[in-house]
Amino acid sequence: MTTVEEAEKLILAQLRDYGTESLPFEQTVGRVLAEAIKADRDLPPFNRVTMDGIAVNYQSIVSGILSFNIKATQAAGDEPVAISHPEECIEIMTGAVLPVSVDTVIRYEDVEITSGLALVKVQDIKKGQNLHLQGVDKKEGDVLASIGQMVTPAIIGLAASVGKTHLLVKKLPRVVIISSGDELVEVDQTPAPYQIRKSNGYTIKAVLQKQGLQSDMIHIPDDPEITRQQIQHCLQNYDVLLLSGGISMGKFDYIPQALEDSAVKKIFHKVAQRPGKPFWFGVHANGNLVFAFPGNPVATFMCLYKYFLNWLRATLGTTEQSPVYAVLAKDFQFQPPLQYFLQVKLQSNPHGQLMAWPIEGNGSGDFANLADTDAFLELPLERTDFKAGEVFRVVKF
Ligand SMILES: Nc1nc2c(c(=O)[nH]1)N[C@H]1C(S)=C(S)[C@@H](COP(=O)(O)OP(=O)(O)OC[C@H]3O[C@@H](n4cnc5c(N)ncnc54)[C@H](O)[C@@H]3O)O[C@H]1N2
Ligand code: MOO
Repeated sequence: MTTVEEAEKLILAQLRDYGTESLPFEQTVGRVLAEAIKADRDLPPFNRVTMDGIAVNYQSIVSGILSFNIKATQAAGDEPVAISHPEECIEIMTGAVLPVSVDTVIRYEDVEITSGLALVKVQDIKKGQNLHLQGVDKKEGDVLASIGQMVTPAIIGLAASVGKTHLLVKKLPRVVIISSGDELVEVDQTPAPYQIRKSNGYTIKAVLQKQGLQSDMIHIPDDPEITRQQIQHCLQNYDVLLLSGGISMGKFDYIPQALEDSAVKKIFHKVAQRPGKPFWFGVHANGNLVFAFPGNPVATFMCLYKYFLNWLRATLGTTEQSPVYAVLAKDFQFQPPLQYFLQVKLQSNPHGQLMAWPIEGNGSGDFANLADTDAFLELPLERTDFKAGEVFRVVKF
């Protein structure tokens, strides 16, 4: 059987390039940059005052002057005004340009102002204090965010500050989510005692939405001909098919056959893992990809995070891919010769360690347990006993 490691490798051998698109910058949170954002001017662009108060020439302080005539008041956004005498100062606000005739700002708390006169009340004044000097953060032309970085709220702010109304980002694949099974009814219907409501498709859609990826969702009944037709339609209209259910040994599990009948080459079927053992992955002749996840909700969920999102990140060339590790918080045993993805609640302890508390639940049909946990701890295939204090990789969700 294919191991988790082999499955990952086989999937990552199928990276795709969907090109780029230019979008209004406010709509790009979570997307991957396809262009660098550069400073259009120095940051800050001028010597910026950082405290409300008065601006003086430090030489006046050195020569013992403590009382200054207020020459003018300069707000942020005003053109700079100049002083022409050592006993003059400018009342100045945070965000204003420091005028060339002054070099030091004394905050309001340290002066007393009466009828146009500012009296300095403190001794320890340093030359150049309360200033954010031009270009100390970045120089004009410096890269503020690089190709491959995920657009974060901080990057939205940077784009705004350098006047980028549009950003070039990596285009996302067109994804369709396909659920199957005659036992499933719509969310707004009341299931018969032997039926359940559809939920996997919505979970997948929500996970994709968190990645900024909009997807379509369809449901196919347990009918081999309709399954084939729908799959063929999707293979022509979407770059990636994410299926959930209908791929194990059941009499009505028509998906693998329909995929093979539709020129989708099987890359693997079944991975030595729990949950998600029946996972099927293949490639259509036109290059489109099929991730067919086992229908049990926890299996679908785990495979989506572990395999599809990893593939998506690699396909988009995101630079943020550092693995996350956690410490198993108590002893755990798992006998079957499968890599176990143990559901855990993560908690950071006062020593700065990320502790993983097993909350096993009742197998891959227990989707209620997903809401009580944060991650899967990846317990290696070749072992059965796992000790508290050991460190393993986690798939956070
Ligand atoms: N004889 C064997 N039986 C099974 C095996 C096996 O190796 N041999 N593997 C088991 C494992 S592990 C899993 S996981 C499931 C996967 O089966 P399928 O992919 O064919 O999934 P279904 O049978 O269609 O559904 C399984 C389970 O999940 C529920 N489900 C399916 N889709 C949805 C949905 N969209 N929303 C909510 N719930 C869904 C479905 O009702 C079933 O209860 O096979 C085992 N059997
Ligand atoms: O291995 Mo299945 O995917 O857990 O129930």
